[in-house]
This record gives sequence, C-alpha cells and structure tokens, in this order.
Amino acid sequence: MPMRTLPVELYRAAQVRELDRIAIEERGIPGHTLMNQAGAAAFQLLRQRWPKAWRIEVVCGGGNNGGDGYVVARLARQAGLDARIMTLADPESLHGDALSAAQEARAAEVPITAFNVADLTEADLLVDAILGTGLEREVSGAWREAIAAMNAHPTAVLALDIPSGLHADTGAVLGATIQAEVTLTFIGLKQGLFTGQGPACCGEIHFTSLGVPPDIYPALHPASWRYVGDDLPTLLPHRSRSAHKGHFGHVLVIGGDLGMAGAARMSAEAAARCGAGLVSVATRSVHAGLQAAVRPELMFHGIETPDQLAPLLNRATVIAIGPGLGRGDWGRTMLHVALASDKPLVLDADALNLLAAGPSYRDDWILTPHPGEAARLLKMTPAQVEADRFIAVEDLALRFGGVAVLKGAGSLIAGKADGLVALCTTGNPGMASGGMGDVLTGVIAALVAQGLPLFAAAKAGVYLHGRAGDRAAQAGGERGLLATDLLPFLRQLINA
Ligand SMILES: NC(=O)C1=CN([C@@H]2O[C@H](COP(=O)(O)OP(=O)(O)OC[C@H]3O[C@@H](n4cnc5c(N)ncnc54)[C@H](O)[C@@H]3O)[C@@H](O)[C@H]2O)[C@H](O)CC1
Ligand SMILES: [K+]
Repeated sequence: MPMRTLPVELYRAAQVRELDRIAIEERGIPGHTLMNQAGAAAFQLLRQRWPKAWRIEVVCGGGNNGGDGYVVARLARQAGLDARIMTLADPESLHGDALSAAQEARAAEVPITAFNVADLTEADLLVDAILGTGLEREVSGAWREAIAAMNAHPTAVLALDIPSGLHADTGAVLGATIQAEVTLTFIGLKQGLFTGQGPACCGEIHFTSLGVPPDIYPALHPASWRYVGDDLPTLLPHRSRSAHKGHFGHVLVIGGDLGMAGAARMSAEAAARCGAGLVSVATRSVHAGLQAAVRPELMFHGIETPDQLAPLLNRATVIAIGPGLGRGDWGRTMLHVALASDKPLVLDADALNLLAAGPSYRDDWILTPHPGEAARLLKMTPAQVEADRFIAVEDLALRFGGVAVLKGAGSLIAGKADGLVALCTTGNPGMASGGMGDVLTGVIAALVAQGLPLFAAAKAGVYLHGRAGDRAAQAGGERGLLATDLLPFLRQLINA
C-alpha cells in the first residue's frame, strides 16, 4: 500500500533510475516485478481513493511509464472494472517490460486503441501513464493534445510516478503538464514534485518503494531533502526561569524609506513575535514617532545619516535590511554602512536589488530573494530561474556566499556545508500578498538573534513562516490573507 507519510530524501530522475538499476542488477529484482508492483500499488490506491470508478481510461506513452499503465488496466479489468487503454505510441514499438505488460493486458482482453479524445467522455477516472522520468523534451503534437484533453475532462486524473510533462529534477513544465488529483510516485521522491510547478499539478502525493530493499538507498546521496521542522524543538533555545531579554538577541531592522514605513515595522514585529529579546528599527525620521506609538515594544529610530546608524549597528546581534528600503540615496547609504559592520545580516527586497547592482560576497549573511530578485542577482530572467530552481539557489549561495533562500512554491535553501539543498513545502497561495516577505525577514532575523546557525535559521524561518500562513489560511481563507495575520500563529508555532 502506498505510504502517506513521505520520506524526506529527494532525488533527481537519474538517481531514481540508479536505484532502479541497483535493485534489478545487483539485488536481482526483475524489472518486470517492479513494473507489476508499480501497477498493483497504483490499482490499490485507485480502488481506495475512487471506489465507485468503473470506466477507467488509462492513457499510455511509449516507455515504462506506459508499461505501468498497462499493468493498472489489466488489474482493473481482471477485477471486473471497465478498464481500457488509449495509447499514444504503437504498442508494437514498446520494449522490454513495457512490451510484456502490454501483451499481458491484451491477453486479459483489455481494449487497446489509439488515443481518441471522444473516448474520454465516458470515463469515471483517467490514469496518466504517458510520461514519467524519461521526459526528455517539450511535450508537443498528439501528446500535448492528449494532456490538454485529459485536463479539460471533468473527472480526476491519477498520475503514475509524475504528472506527464513535469520535469522530475526541476519542477518546471516542459510544454504542458497533467493536472493530477493524485500522484503516486515510485522508489524515490523526485525533487521536482515539490517545487516550481510541481505543487500546482501533483495533487496529493503518495509514495511506494515498490519493495526495493531499504539498504540500497544509502548508496546515493539525496539531491535535496524536505525540511519538515522535526528538529525545531532542539534548535530553539530553552528559556531558563532566570532569563532576561539580553539572552535572546537584538534584531536591528533597517528599512522603511518614505512611504514604506509599514514594511520595516512588519519585519520588526515578526522578529519580536518569534522571540527576539530586543528589536530596533532604523527608519526615516518622519516615520519613527508614529510607528513607535502603534507598537511601543519596538524601538524606532529616525536615521538620516551614517553616524546616526553606527551605534545601532554596534548594539545589534543581527541586522535585517531591505524591507521598504527603496533604491534611493538613503537606502544605498544604509546598505553601505550595514555591510561595513561585522554583524550577521539578513538581506531582502531592495537590499537584494542594490546588491545586484553592486555584488559582494560574505559568509555571514542570508539572502531571501523571490524569483525576480534572484534573476537580478544572477543576471538572468525569472523564467530561467524557474526553469531550474535548484541550480539557481545553489548558484546564489556559490556566488554571494552565506545562505540563499529562493522563495516561491517549494522554497529552497542552499548554503549548507555539505551542499545539500533543503526544500520547504509549507505555505499557500494566500501568501502571495504584500508584506509576507517582510515578515519572513523578521522571522529569520529573530532565529539568528537567538543563536541559530544561519542555515538552520533560514530553513526553520521559512518553515515557520509557511506553517503560520497555512494556519492563518485555515482560520480565515487564502483570499484576503494579510501578512500581519501570521503574527499570532508565529507566536504559537515558536512555542509549540
Ligand atoms: N525506476 C523506477 O522508479 C521505476 C520506473 N518505472 C516507470 O518507468 C518510468 C521511466 O520509464 P522510461 O521508459 O525511462 O521513461 P518514460 O516512460 O517517461 O518514457 C520515455 C519515452 O517517452 C519518450 N519521450 C520523452 N519525452 C517525450 C515527449 N516530450 N514527447 C513524447 N515522447 C517523449 C522517450 O523517447 C521514451 O520513448 C518511470 O517514470 C516509472 O513510471 C517502472 O515501471 C517501475 C520502477
Ligand atoms: K505520468
């Protein structure tokens, strides 16, 4: 039975093929057995998830993903369901295990016809067995039309291994992709399922190892891993009864140029709600008084010149710079002075845009770009960043040093000594609203202030921020979700 609790290790397609090879060639598990296991697991899941489905249309491609589909159709037919196969590739062109599976389906009297949109109409359920980890080019022609027709059909789609058209390594869509309600993936979790377009087209992700011996997995170093917050309780410092505010660090937020006071304040408030002992804000003088009135626990300073900023930098444990910083003279001056300090930094928003214009390298900072800011830093387009988010985030950490967070569906964190990229699946589309990035900056800064190493602070901050967004969305819906709605949930989560 496919597992609902997913492993944390994530792999590239080539690595999963290597696991497949080891199982077949070194452990003597026939490929045909793996394919039958894949088909059986998919059929079992299908029966559990859609017990009333009777007319099952399995759409098969020309490779082993298609082979899995032939097995599903055979098992469904043998169980008395009206299972049929529509193929995009001539069954005679199949090879090896897929050819055997097709022959066994034919022997079980499964109707096998060429793909025909009209035949979809009666289906209660569609199974996507078109393309798996063998996707090697843009989907086009009849394959693209089939994917579009399946997506346009009102019934659910069960995707085998990966929604066809989604790139297993990057989460990018090559031309077109299946929109699945459920995806059952085999042997190893593909990292592309969890970032980029993956979350938008996979639906519920189920996993089955196909009975591959667990001791073959250590042969491969995962390409990345899902961070699920399991080490959070150990990361956050214990609060002794005799603790005082000096024990939990001092966050200095620099930002809030004219007209953008709110950004700096949201960042500062998030830092305070995540346990920072003291929080100061260096902002334009015109904002300081008003902001102090609305949140007296934060120490607002009107800062117009470098020598006014210097004493605040000395007192800070960590500097968060960028929320509402702007790209004018004031913002540029503030960034220049902040970079001259030896305190760890969190850079976001316009601090990143200014950095893109004047690159430098440090080991003690965390950069938190969204794809557009990452594109400016890497001198490429946002589409190029999204075409391979893993390469982009690793490139950011390599070029600029420290830790890089590439925000977006399936945020990625790079910069760990062992090179492993962490992937965070918390968060929801309701968080695509102004101020969410400012809050994240404050969350991460608060964790650095409390002594977490940079990579831990970044991964835990992204995780907590997304979880708080999920709880806020559960409480009141994704539409109209505001950045400050996260604050009470952040406090709950940081104390969980
Ligand atoms: N290792 C495992 O976990 C198991 C994998 N199984 C299934 O096998 C597929 C991988 O099979 P493979 O034959 O390598 O690739 P595909 O089935 O994805 O098909 C490749 C096939 O399609 C052609 N092709 C590639 N891109 C396109 C395109 N854009 N348009 C049209 N055709 C395309 C390519 O030329 C090949 O002919 C894996 O996903 C699992 O589902 C095993 O069954 C179980 C263990
Ligand atoms: K598929």
